[in-house]
Amino acid sequence: MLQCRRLPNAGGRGSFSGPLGKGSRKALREALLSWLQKLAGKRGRKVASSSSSGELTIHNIQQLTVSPVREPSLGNQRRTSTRSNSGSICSLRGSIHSKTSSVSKPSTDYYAACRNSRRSAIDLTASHSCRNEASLKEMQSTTSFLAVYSFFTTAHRGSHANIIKARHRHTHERVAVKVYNKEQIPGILWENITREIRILTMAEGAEGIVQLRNSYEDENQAIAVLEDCTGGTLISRMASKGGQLSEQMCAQTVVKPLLETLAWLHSQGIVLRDLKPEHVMFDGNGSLRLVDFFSAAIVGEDSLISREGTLAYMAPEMVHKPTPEEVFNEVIGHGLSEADFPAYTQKVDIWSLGVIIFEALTGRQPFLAETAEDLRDVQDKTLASHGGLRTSLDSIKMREHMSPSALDFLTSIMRIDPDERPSAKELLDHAWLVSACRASLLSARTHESTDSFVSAVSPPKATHTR
Ligand SMILES: Nc1ncnc2c1ncn2[C@@H]1O[C@H](COP(=O)(O)OP(=O)(O)OP(=O)(O)O)[C@@H](O)[C@H]1O
Repeated sequence: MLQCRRLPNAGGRGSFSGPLGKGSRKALREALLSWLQKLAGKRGRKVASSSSSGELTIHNIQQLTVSPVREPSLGNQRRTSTRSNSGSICSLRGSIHSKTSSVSKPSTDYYAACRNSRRSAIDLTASHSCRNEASLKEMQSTTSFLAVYSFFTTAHRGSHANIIKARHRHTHERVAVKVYNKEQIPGILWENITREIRILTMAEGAEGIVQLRNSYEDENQAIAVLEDCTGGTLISRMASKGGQLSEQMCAQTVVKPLLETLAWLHSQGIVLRDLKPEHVMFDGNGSLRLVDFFSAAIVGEDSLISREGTLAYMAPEMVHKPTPEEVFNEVIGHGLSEADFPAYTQKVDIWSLGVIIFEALTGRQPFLAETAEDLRDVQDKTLASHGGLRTSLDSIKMREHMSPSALDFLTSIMRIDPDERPSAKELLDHAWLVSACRASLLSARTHESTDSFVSAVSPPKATHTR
């Protein structure tokens, strides 16, 4: 039984200490420790510690109640454990408040920590790939990373990670290194790093997905060494073509490979949840590469109930979803389960794809709003108005430039009801895509790549290797 008792504490702060009880409570203790430490967030404050005798001490927490709940009898045994998605045998009740706002967010990390005893990115990488297992044996820490790569140049400072260009000391291969500084990432998002590395490992050899060369991890950083996508992002490609792409080029170099990649990801149960032009990149040959799986989810393992992604590309059914913190609060506040929340599906990626195609063809984003509430209004008004997307195209004077077939393709995607949106696989057979790709290939043969976007002249890629 997990017991907590309040200790007197200077400064009026709450502090709890107590034995974890007999037997094997190690996993629970470690999970709680890990979770609580991550709640301390950026400032490195220690919130919990564990002695060798198994005593757990929680510092700086004003109010914490951990109460055991009896599980239906398991023969003659009764045991306490943690709540997991698959069933509750112990519940965490009450609220956890901290003096500082940075640790005030309860976190779905709790679920993950208790469910998995969190596997590190390295563990996951090693278990999914012999290639990486071999590499990781010789270079597991960030120190060994520095021994292998050099010539670092910052390429992008993102919200979760920095992208650094580097060069392998021996092979001289140029790589893009994604460096997560864990101290700058709220604990609630640490699971995302592990998941991203895992998806990239699963996608080894898959067309259309940036290739993971290796990964490293220590307590402060996680590092993913990636293939360098020297062809830039879709944004830069559009800019180099005057802000928008021709239908043929868009179909052949963006839509077709993107749909093939999405079809494969979806067949693997992976939902991107943050598909946008900044995450659509190209390699040196002009072949499309998706980057950034930080917000991705795996169907069956992750719940598809919270809001993720970027507003302008967010599907209508995603817009009003609660944040992960709100989900957690609802669950503990109302005795709910995550299964009580309506889930969205992989169709959220199809919507984002539609927005990307609209933008690539017109140079404009169709649904712009400052807040989630406004966005939903904009989506409704745009699509409910007579002619739907046609009206939007009229308003930006683009309608005469778009073929009826392309408009039909887009209209089939931009549906408020996700069930009405076709799957990626179905969209691959759409007449617009088929004929635009054919025309693109024909014109490439006759004009020797006048519309040079390298892969526009390449034969269609083979489908995914797995
Ligand atoms: N493999 C790569 N090769 C070259 N550039 C890359 C690569 N991966 C990412 N980048 C560049 O870094 C940018 C951000 O990458 P990514 O989205 O993975 O990081 P992030 O920390 O999530 O950033 P953000 O918060 O801006 O989305 C990309 O838009 C691209 O410009």
